Amino acid sequence: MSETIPSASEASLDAGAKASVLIEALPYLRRYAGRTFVVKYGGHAMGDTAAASFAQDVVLLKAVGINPVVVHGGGPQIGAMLGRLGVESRFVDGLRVTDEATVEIAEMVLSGAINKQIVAAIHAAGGRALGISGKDAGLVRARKVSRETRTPDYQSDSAIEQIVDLGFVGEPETVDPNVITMATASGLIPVIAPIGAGENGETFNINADTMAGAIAGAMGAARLLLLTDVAGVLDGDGKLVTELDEAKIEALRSEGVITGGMIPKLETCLAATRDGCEAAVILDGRVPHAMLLEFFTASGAGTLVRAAENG
Ligand SMILES: Nc1ncnc2c1ncn2[C@@H]1O[C@H](COP(=O)(O)OP(=O)(O)O)[C@@H](O)[C@H]1O
Ligand SMILES: CC(=O)N[C@@H](CCC(=O)OP(=O)(O)O)C(=O)O
Repeated sequence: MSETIPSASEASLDAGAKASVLIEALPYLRRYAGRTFVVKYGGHAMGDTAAASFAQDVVLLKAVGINPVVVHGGGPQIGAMLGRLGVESRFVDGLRVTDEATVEIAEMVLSGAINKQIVAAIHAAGGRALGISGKDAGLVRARKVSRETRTPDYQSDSAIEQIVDLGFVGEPETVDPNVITMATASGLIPVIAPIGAGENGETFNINADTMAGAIAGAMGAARLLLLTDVAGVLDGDGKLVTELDEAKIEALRSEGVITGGMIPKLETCLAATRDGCEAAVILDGRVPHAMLLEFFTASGAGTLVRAAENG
């Protein structure tokens, strides 16, 4: 039994290592105290253990004086429910084509199930969360989105452009962050489902990255964090790209290296940094305590995106 008890020198090394981790965190704690971090928690990064570690990180950020604002996704979970109900679904450039039945199910899954699971996980980690959607207190007014697609026309060697009607897919038109600042000032952690109301009260399904970016931009957040299921943006050889700006993103996109859900993710990062968010980071939400490693260590993690003019 005695072998399992660490010797005095091992114990002090362990304590020393812990102390140096905290000391390494000190400049970041000072830099970010009182600032807003918008954290987008993607559906692919949600598992039971991941949810518990995510919630602990969020509660820790709040405890050290940072204001975390959680915006969550739930794409795979919406897909599973649509499958159970026999409703077919398809994506155009990472956006789900959303008819009337789909928007009803999306709201049910996002605002009803996932939002409350995250609130419960934060409570279990010792925090207090307020679960809302973009509809609440006029947080996000949405407008309809449409997309142009280009299909190669092999006969004329050019491309055919088509406007695709995505149905009830929206994008934030206005953001009124009042409800967020009120919640934050009362010690609550806002947890936001990516659903918004149109000007006539219709419900819009909003890509969660886009929603998080609009909120981060409107609030002038110190960071927008997009937690997903890859290490960050990967180049053509599958290697992690640690920093990106608009020109580099355009180059990777035209090479066909950035596809699917990564397209709205990077568009969001750029839009948020143009609107006033200092920087955005795409990182692997499956790694335990990914957020803490990103914020409180010198090495960081994932891909950092800044608008070119910010350097
Ligand atoms: N260049 C790229 N680097 C990394 N991931 C990419 C890239 N291009 C496309 N992707 C895809 O984007 C996915 C992340 O977007 P998405 O599935 O929408 O995640 P989430 O549900 O977390 O928002 C990755 O799992 C990957 O399949
Ligand atoms: C318009 C649109 O595509 N909305 C998304 C909303 C959820 C989401 O974005 O979830 P993830 O972040 O987990 O992908 C959807 O219906 O899947």
